Amino acid sequence: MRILVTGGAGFIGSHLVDKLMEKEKNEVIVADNYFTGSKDNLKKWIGHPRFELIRHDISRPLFVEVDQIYHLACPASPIFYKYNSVKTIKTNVMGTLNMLGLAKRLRARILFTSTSEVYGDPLEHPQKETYWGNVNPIGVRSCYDEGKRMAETLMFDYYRQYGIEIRIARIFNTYGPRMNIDDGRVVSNFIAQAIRNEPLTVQLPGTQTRSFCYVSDLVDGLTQLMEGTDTGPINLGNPGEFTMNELAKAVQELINPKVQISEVENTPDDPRQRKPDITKAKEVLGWEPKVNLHEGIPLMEDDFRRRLGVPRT
Ligand SMILES: NC(=O)c1ccc[n+]([C@@H]2O[C@H](COP(=O)([O-])OP(=O)(O)OC[C@H]3O[C@@H](n4cnc5c(N)ncnc54)[C@H](O)[C@@H]3O)[C@@H](O)[C@H]2O)c1
Ligand SMILES: O=c1ccn([C@@H]2O[C@H](COP(=O)(O)OP(=O)(O)O[C@H]3OC[C@@H](O)[C@H](O)[C@H]3O)[C@@H](O)[C@H]2O)c(=O)[nH]1
Repeated sequence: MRILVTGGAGFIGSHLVDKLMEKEKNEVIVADNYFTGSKDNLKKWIGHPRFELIRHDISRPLFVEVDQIYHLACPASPIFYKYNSVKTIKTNVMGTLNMLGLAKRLRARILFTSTSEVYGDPLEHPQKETYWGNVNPIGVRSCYDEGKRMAETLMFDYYRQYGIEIRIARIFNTYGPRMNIDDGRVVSNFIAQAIRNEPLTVQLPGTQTRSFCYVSDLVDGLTQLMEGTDTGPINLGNPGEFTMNELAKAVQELINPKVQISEVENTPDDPRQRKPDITKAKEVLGWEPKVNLHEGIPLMEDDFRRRLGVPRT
């Protein structure tokens, strides 16, 4: 099986590559433009005979011969996806069209990593796959959430019109080793701040919630979805729901009891609540997460301490 992973130099992509490379019969090709990813995340595979790394921007066509495509390429942190919003749209729309074109030519199965952000600021809680969402189409997050919604539409149109084998995962907030230290997402921010003994920046009101999934659980869900028979969309996430105040307290308790917590301004359109209903993933894939937040944070702390050069005292 030859497998293409777009965005494979990023956080989730590199963990997925590790899992795919474990199988002796797999060959893996990564296409990435290194916008938020890094070769460092893949250094153990560079030079391996079953592995190939291509610098490529997926908003342009790609010609390779593969059996399966995991299509992850897209900046995921709000800071980075807003930084060049037009580019984010091109990555989601033109990039997904290019990958679907490739899948069509090769009759390859393609899995797209969509997001819980397609539910916007949800009025239904927890969110089921049948919920159509509450999204601002002209807001500063739209390049990402509307971009992902359009990409889902493209996936289903290629499925209906050309019979392409599609899989769609709606991923909820995922965390773990290899997140960029200055990625801007909340778990990586709080862990880096706690290690550096800088105040944890809780964005107001602090009562907004998220549900955090450890990366190894998520990657298991992605491969199970790819190998299963259901097109999705399927929610992949951990239903354990926390306010940002609770998350800050957990990081304080687990990493640095002396660290301060400060309240800072939020950004527009921040969803107020988010929690996956994973009934479908349980029924269809037999998947559910195993690692809870209190187990996952210390695993991520080890990696951050190593990269920041601050050992435990
Ligand atoms: N981590 C999460 O919580 C989360 C939640 C929902 C969905 N997702 C989705 O999962 C995927 C991976 O997320 P992540 O957290 O690993 O993010 P990440 O930013 O670490 O990885 C994204 C990768 O895509 C690459 N990339 C971006 N634009 C590209 C382009 N035009 N051409 C080629 N490569 C490009 C980046 O360089 C990076 O390596 C994304 O599609 C994201 O939207 C992630
Ligand atoms: O330092 C911070 C950063 C963020 N936050 C808050 O933490 C919450 C989560 O913010 P993040 O930036 O980590 O992520 P978001 O949930 O907003 O978006 C994420 O959703 C799912 C994926 O598609 C993406 O990984 C990302 O877009 C927000 O309410 C935000 O206001 C803080 O309180 N402090």
